[in-house]
Amino acid sequence: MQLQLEQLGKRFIREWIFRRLSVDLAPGSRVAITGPNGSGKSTLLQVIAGSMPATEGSIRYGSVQDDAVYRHVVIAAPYLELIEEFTLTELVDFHRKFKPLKQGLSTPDFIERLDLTASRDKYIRNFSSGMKQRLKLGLAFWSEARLIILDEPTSNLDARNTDWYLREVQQLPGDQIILIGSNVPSEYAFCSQAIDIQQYK
Ligand SMILES: Nc1ncnc2c1ncn2[C@@H]1O[C@H](COP(=O)(O)OP(=O)(O)OP(=O)(O)O)[C@@H](O)[C@H]1O
Repeated sequence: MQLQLEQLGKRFIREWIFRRLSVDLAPGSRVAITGPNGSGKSTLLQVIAGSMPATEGSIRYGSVQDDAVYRHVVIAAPYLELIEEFTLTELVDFHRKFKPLKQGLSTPDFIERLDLTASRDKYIRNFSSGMKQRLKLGLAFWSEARLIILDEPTSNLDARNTDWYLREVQQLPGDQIILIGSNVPSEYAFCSQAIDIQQYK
């Protein structure tokens, strides 16, 4: 999928968070979205994910129609809540109704890959913050999607899980676009492109 942002802008009340952002990303692009705290990285990622409207400009997702974007885009971010009332198995089953997993992975196989089999019947509300983050990243890595958006991917992860993230993210198929919102250089060191949000004020 080709991702084209054209003259994209987002304003909250009277404050422009970014403006005149135009970029054309080919399939396989690995792009870091950088900038200090409060500069607008998460806002841009949510606009691209379709969960927040742009104020001006347009986004094209290749040949994907606007009403089908949600099936081709997956986002993992600390501020997006998992459904706490579900067990892990129920949550993965629910997720698969909207976004199939890669290679037809079954729910138990997905949970096994995440090394969470012992917690398959545990309620999400009882997961630790690191377990929740690992689950969000797993859903992003192993869902059928053409665009993967990861905001602050290693938040709440310990050293072992950070290594796991770095291994998995670099093994993602070459035709997926990956966008990483971060101000931790090690999270996006493998990216070949960067968008510095401060250039678009
Ligand atoms: N719903 C909203 N209404 C008003 N202002 C908002 C809203 N959401 C975000 N903002 C403002 O937009 C600006 C950018 O916030 P954003 O969360 O996108 O920054 P960020 O670069 O991701 O920051 P951080 O690195 O701290 O996560 C901030 O000034 C924030 O207060």
